[in-house]
Amino acid sequence: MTPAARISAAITILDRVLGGEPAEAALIRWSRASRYAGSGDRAAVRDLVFDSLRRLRSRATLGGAMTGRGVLLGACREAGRDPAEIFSGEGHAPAVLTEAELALGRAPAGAEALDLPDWMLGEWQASLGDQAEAVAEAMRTRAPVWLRVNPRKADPKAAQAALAAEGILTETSPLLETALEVREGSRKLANAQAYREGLVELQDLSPQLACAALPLTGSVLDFCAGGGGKALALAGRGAASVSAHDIDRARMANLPERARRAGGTIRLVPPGKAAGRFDLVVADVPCSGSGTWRRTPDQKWRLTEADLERLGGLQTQILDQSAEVVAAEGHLAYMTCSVFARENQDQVQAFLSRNSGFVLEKVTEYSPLTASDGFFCAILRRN
Ligand SMILES: C[S@@+](CC[C@H](N)C(=O)[O-])C[C@H]1O[C@@H](n2cnc3c(N)ncnc32)[C@H](O)[C@@H]1O
Repeated sequence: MTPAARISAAITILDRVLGGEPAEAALIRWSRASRYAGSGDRAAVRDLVFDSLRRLRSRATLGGAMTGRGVLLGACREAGRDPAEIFSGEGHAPAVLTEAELALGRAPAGAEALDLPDWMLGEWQASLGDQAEAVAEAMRTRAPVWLRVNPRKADPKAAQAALAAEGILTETSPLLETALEVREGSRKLANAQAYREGLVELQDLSPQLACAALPLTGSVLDFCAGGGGKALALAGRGAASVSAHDIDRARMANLPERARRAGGTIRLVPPGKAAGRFDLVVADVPCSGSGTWRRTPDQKWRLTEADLERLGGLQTQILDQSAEVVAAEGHLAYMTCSVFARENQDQVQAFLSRNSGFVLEKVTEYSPLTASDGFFCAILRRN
């Protein structure tokens, strides 16, 4: 595919996303219908789509329309490129821009320039204070890829060497020696032996740091286990016993196999059947995902105020349910991948005011400016 043909494909996919289709689904649909596209083309189209979604609003403003063509025209203008080179109508290039299209567009301002919806700007600023602009700017760029070394399978140096032998170059985080940032070859990861054999897992730096800081004194319950990222990290740290629970059993379907590959075992607890007492309960609750929007930028544009309200109710309910199975002197770790205070500090304060049997031991806010994804972890202790 020529560069202009890749842009045509990105325009088609963006129009589908703007019509309500999730970005991953729209990309897969395009891929299946485009057998002529090689792996380099697919990767390039994916990058164009995700890059456009991270800067959707500012580029649509510059390009004069919230459409695939408008956003890609905005991207040309942002980069100082002559749009006529791309919108040439030749071969599979996008059709020539009309006079009407060329007449539209202006410089973005305020929430447009930060690539945030208007309704969210106040919430964003109140939550992030003097870092609001810098974090919004970070969300407009591509996220790094992080790996967690599984100490049950390899030490960091051995894992790095195994990855390097397959063309994947990594660097160790100065904050955590088992966290590796992929500097080259990330697209080779899915098929790499080191990954398939469980030497490393994909996990962002921020949740890795959060899991590494949790007190491990005995049994662990991951109350909202999902795919098991936190449960696996804690099993990797050598937790005596790890149980995983989720309201949606299907989400944990691959967890036994992932645990086996990682050299450990995780006990699955059926939905709604978490019982007994655990020394550490992790509540990694459903949230806006606002800390991870550079990875899932379409979610930023889908989130509504009503969603935040609904999520708040769920977070409150899960906090209360998971607190019930914390042992005396045990810990409850409340986690989100959100940067919004109402999903983080506000939830913890409200929980403490409802539950006098718990005290707050530690709160850590991980920021894309100092770690990687925006992430929140509060460690509470039962008296
Ligand atoms: C943020 S995700 C968890 C991600 C996971 N911990 C990981 O690291 O891969 C939140 C999970 O909470 C689950 N969930 C939603 N409501 C729940 C509830 N009432 N009780 C337990 N789990 C719930 C969802 O099914 C989802 O898998």
